[in-house]
Amino acid sequence: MCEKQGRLRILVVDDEQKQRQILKILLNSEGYEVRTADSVETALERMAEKEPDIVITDLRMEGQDGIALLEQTKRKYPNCKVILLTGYGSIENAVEAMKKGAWFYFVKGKGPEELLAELRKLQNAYLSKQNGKRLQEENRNYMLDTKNEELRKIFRIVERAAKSSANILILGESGVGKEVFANYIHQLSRPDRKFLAVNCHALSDSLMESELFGHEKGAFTGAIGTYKGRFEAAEDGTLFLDEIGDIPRNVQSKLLRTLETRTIERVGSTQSIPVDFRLISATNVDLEQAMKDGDFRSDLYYRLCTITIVLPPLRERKEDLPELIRFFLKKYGAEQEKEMKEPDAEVGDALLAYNYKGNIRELKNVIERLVVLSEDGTVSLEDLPDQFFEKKMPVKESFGGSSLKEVRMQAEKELILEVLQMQQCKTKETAEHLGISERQLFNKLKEYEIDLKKLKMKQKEKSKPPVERVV
Ligand SMILES: Nc1ncnc2c1ncn2[C@@H]1O[C@H](COP(=O)(O)OP(=O)(O)OP(=O)(O)O)[C@@H](O)[C@H]1O
Repeated sequence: MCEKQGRLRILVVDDEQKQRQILKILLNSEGYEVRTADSVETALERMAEKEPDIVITDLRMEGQDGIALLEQTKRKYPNCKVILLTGYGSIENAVEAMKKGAWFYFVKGKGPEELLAELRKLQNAYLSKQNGKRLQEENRNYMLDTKNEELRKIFRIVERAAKSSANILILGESGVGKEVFANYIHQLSRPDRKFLAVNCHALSDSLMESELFGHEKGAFTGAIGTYKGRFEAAEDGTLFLDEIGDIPRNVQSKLLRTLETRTIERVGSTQSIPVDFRLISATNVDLEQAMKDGDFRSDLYYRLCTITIVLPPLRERKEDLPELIRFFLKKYGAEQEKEMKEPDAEVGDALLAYNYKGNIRELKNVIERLVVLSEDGTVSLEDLPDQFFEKKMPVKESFGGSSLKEVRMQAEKELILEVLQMQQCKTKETAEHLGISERQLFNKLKEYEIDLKKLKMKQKEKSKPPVERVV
């Protein structure tokens, strides 16, 4: 297979030069990678240089004929398909060749449509085999097996829903794997297309409309060129709208129209552009409450949730913890070239007993930390983060007179500041490290009045090289 383009590699074998050229031009114009040979001997040399996916050979040739090439190809390159070209007079021989393993025969002089249709079938079969492989590989990055009956049911629903283009709404706490799940659905339904994830929370209200629907040049100050929004960019693929609850009302109306008409209008234009996409949305906010509060349109909600799935938090599927722990140990062990051993009973118990408020994201971070700190492939209890050892202390001693809430807030603020500093104020990395979503982090920054800009400036100041002293 021509790897760059995912296109079939074809070898055309014919002792008539004109015939070879016609086929080469025709097949090239269809995008296949084509080489030619004028005899069986040359064909075998070409095949030894680079194995083709398909050999198209004339049946009757000077010297060795197409049947001889068929036999040798089947022996040496069993995956390679052979298509025979035959005249009306030798159809019987071609039928005989089919019995010997030829894929198909094509009668010379007929229009090329039949041959091209057969090649397209082979091309599609190849692509779906590739997609199957890709799906397997994708899934190796995630641990999607589950012993949890609730989640198994969800998988069964999703696998059926993936075959349609129904809108899917994924609910669940932060870190349960909503995006991972959305990607899985995409792989089941439109694997050869794009998967575009948009975090609505990360987009300001003013940017969101043009980000999703695009804009025309001059539509607003700063629109210096035409911009294709995410719906157009998805190009028949899957659009994953994360934190859908954060979409402002005006964009909600536009989104609803798009779902109803399957068209979009770029900002600054009234022209309707047809778009095809699968929509998967997700949120960890209570959309029903948002509807009651008037923050979310109910007609849009009912459009989004043709199929709704609620992913359980990790604490409600603890039966999956041992496999997930093994999975992440192996993953991070491989990344850091460490042969990780199973945790001993003490660490194992601690890992199983813990509550993982940040769900799989938190578990993943904890295991990564254990692997980083491990020196000989064993994971050690003392390397678990502090939250694993939170103990009830005598009230006075622990709180020094402050309320529990105040102490918790103070501790949380300090931790956030520490991690922000460690991650050079990068919010995505900080949130990952803390086992919360970026959105939750922003909420906490607001709550604790942490000024990210000021913090960044301070860090910049600190990292400036010291002024050289001229003595
Ligand atoms: N089944 C899984 N196997 C391996 N890793 C997973 C799995 N599920 C989630 N993760 C990892 O956990 C992290 C959180 O997953 P994801 O972003 O899908 O969660 P989410 O529910 O969309 O979170 P949020 O609501 O905060 O956006 C990611 O780093 C992801 O790779």
